[in-house]
Amino acid sequence: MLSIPFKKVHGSKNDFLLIDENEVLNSLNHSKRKQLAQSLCDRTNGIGGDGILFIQKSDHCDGKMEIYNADGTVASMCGNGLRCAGRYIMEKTGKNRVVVETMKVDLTVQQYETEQSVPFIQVEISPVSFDPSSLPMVTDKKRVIGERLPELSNQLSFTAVSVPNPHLLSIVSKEVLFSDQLFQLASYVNGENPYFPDGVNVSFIYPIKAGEIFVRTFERGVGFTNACGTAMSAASIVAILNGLHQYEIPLTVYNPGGFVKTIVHNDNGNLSVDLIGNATYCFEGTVQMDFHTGAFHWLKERSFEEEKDYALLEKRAKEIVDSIR
Ligand SMILES: N[C@@H](CCC[C@H](N)C(=O)O)C(=O)O
Repeated sequence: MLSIPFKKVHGSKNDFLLIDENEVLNSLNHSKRKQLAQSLCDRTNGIGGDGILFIQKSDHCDGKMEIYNADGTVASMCGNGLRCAGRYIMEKTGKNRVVVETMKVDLTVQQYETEQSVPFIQVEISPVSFDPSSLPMVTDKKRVIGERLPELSNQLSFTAVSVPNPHLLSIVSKEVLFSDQLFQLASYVNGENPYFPDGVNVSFIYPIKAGEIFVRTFERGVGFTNACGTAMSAASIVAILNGLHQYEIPLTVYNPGGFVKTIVHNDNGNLSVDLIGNATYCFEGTVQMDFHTGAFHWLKERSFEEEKDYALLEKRAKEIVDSIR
């Protein structure tokens, strides 16, 4: 049995287990991390979560984050997760700004001063690429920006972008937003299909009014989530490309779990996004895991008092969402 301390955390209710591998006696490898993700993220028999954020030492940054989806697949980035991992690394190092190594890029995370009653964290989302091979997406088009893809839908136009994890997004009407089209489409492109060999995160964007959009996401390796930070970053870019918003101006992005603020920068064609939102600690505990038999049990040891404050913020977001239903 291996004893593994963990924290349950969330960003916009996109919830994760955070495991600091420096606190685990025996080292973990890919197959153990995968087993942990599949067992512990199970909402019926495990602790429940959209994924696990593994915190590791970095040889050139303040810390390293590796994200495993609930199904045990590894993703190159996680925006909501990076806010939680970054908060943890800032607290551990005593800094209010850190650089975190992720699979493809080192990203800056910093505290964000806000009047909100919960800790807000700002993370950098980059690099942004429209090159289909960066997702990867199999197509003969050079870029897919607001393109009709009849092989996927007769009605919708799509943008495909990596940030650097892969996203397929469409601006939709209220009727389409809450229809079952997102599920149908996302299930198809995340199953055996000729277009997205590694699957893709799929989001529908609904423009609420100037400066505000709503995003609903079906995540690769997870399914419907309350929010996806990289999807909301990608959606902010799509909003700008469609004339709904502008570079350098904060945008409020609502999601089923809350909201974030984004600011899209355009440095001579190189896009990046500041993603700003909560990083909430729910509770912490310990898992006893037997990797040979797969048996595990876990214990909640301490609840943080942060959920109460977050509930107020979530209520405000829910009212907005209800008003567009
Ligand atoms: N929830 C995340 C994204 C997690 C990874 C994603 N499912 C993928 O496979 O790319 C976020 O907040 O960005």
